[in-house]
Amino acid sequence: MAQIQWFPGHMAKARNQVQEKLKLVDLVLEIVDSRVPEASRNPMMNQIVGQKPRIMVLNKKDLADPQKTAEWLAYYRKQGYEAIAIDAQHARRLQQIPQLARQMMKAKLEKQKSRGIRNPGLRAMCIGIPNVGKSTVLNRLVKKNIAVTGNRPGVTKNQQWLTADDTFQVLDTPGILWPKFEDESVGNKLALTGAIADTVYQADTVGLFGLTFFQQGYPQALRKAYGLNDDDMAQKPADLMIALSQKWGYGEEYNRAAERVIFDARQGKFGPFTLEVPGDLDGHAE
Ligand SMILES: Nc1nc2c(ncn2[C@@H]2O[C@H](COP(=O)(O)OP(=O)(O)OP(=O)(O)O)[C@@H](O)[C@H]2O)c(=O)[nH]1
Repeated sequence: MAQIQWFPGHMAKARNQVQEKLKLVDLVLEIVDSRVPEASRNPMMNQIVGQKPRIMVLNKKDLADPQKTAEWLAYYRKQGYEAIAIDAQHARRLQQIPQLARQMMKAKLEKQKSRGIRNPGLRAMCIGIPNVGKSTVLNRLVKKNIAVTGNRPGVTKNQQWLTADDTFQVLDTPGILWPKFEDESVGNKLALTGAIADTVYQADTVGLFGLTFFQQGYPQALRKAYGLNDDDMAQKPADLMIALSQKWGYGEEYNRAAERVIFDARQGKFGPFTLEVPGDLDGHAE
């Protein structure tokens, strides 16, 4: 996981790098984590990408609640994006992405054809915050690591392209942008899913956030994972954390119990989960 500390200078540099590369591509694959699709988006994505066609790629769908993933896909489509949910880790080839891109960019491809271009093609780049799976998507998208040097006029020399198929290429390096830090709940969500470095959050806060979330949102999963009874489940989250700490032999080192909850959530001990739904965004439009 990238351990980037995002100071304003780094953000400006990241933005410039992405915008430079955007000039080379026809479309953007915006990679997000299906468990936290909004919290794992860069806050300035719309300004940075502008009008460039975009596919929302909800990655890590194997870790997310399928019903909520379906809600998110519907939400993004309603916003006018193409959207797809994938599990890049376990899928060998992600052919749906080039197929979707071709459907979406049909007019452009036809225009190329009518201009006499024999092999009309599309070029894309992956963009996202650290740890959403950009590199995994890239690697699963392409056949082998065949790097092709950019040979379009005006294209940066030595720009490497990876070939997904005859008509679809991806830039070999993903664009990395910073996550949202605007409110505590976003920070907690990103920390719980592992998108931000362990050094920049308080485990006790994030662990309690997680325990509260699972107690309310996925009570059966929590009950089963930790062998809890009705009385345990009726406790306030902070009291439950204390009880768990004692049960696990950590005594008053509640911190360790909190760390264990975070670890278990990331490992999938509570099953697939999604920390936010489109309804949470009401009144928070970009
Ligand atoms: N379960 C699951 N894990 C995934 C999936 N895609 C990626 N991962 C895992 O998520 C972690 C981050 O993946 P990367 O591809 O390195 O993410 P990245 O966005 O390139 O990360 P940075 O290099 O930090 O910017 C790795 O441990 C991957 O194995 C997925 O679809 N499902």
